[in-house]
Amino acid sequence: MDVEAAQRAVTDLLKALGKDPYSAHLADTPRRVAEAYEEMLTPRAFTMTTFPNDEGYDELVLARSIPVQSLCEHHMLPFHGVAHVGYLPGERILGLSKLARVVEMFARDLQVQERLTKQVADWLQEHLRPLGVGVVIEAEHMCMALRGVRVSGSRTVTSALKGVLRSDAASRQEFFTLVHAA
Ligand SMILES: Nc1nc2c(ncn2[C@@H]2O[C@H](COP(=O)(O)OP(=O)(O)OP(=O)(O)O)[C@@H](O)[C@H]2O)c(=O)[nH]1
Ligand SMILES: [Zn+2]
Repeated sequence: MDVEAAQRAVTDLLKALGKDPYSAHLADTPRRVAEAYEEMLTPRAFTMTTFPNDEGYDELVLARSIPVQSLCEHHMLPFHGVAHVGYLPGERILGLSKLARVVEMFARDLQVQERLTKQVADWLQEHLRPLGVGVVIEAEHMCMALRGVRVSGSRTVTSALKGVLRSDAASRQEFFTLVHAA
């Protein structure tokens, strides 16, 4: 990422918007905006720690209400909400914090909610090889709230299911029941 080029572009954007980027109040704004985008678009590296499932745990593991912050790729405005990420273990179980880290890894990008949801599910299926994966994301999009249609408070819900959670009706039902449990 070229932060200096982004900074120059923000200066040009401010000018194009009829603002004076050299005024005392806006002098540091191009740098701040460029750094903010760099931060919001840079995922943190992490190690995917797994453990052998020696006890043969064979029920769902679900991390509910993981905060999600991302940027929509159409307007570069935030969308934010929560992700519920679960899996049915196979031979290995995953360090719990890693479910949130996987969400962050894909959220720190220009995104659409559908792709983000699917990327989290696909990544877990590929790297953990569990019997099934379920991901639900509920998010409010600022591009719908602050501009355009100006609908605030509406949350978009997306889901992605893999393996048994997709193919077996009872497992699928159990996943959604756990997601919605109070
Ligand atoms: N499917 C999907 N659409 C999104 C997401 N985030 C934003 N959008 C939509 O992307 C669409 C872009 O549509 P356009 O008609 O090109 O853009 P626009 O004129 O700014 O649209 P309005 O928001 O209706 O004013 C809008 O309907 C947005 O609500 C997302 O995560 N998934
Ligand atoms: Zn948008």
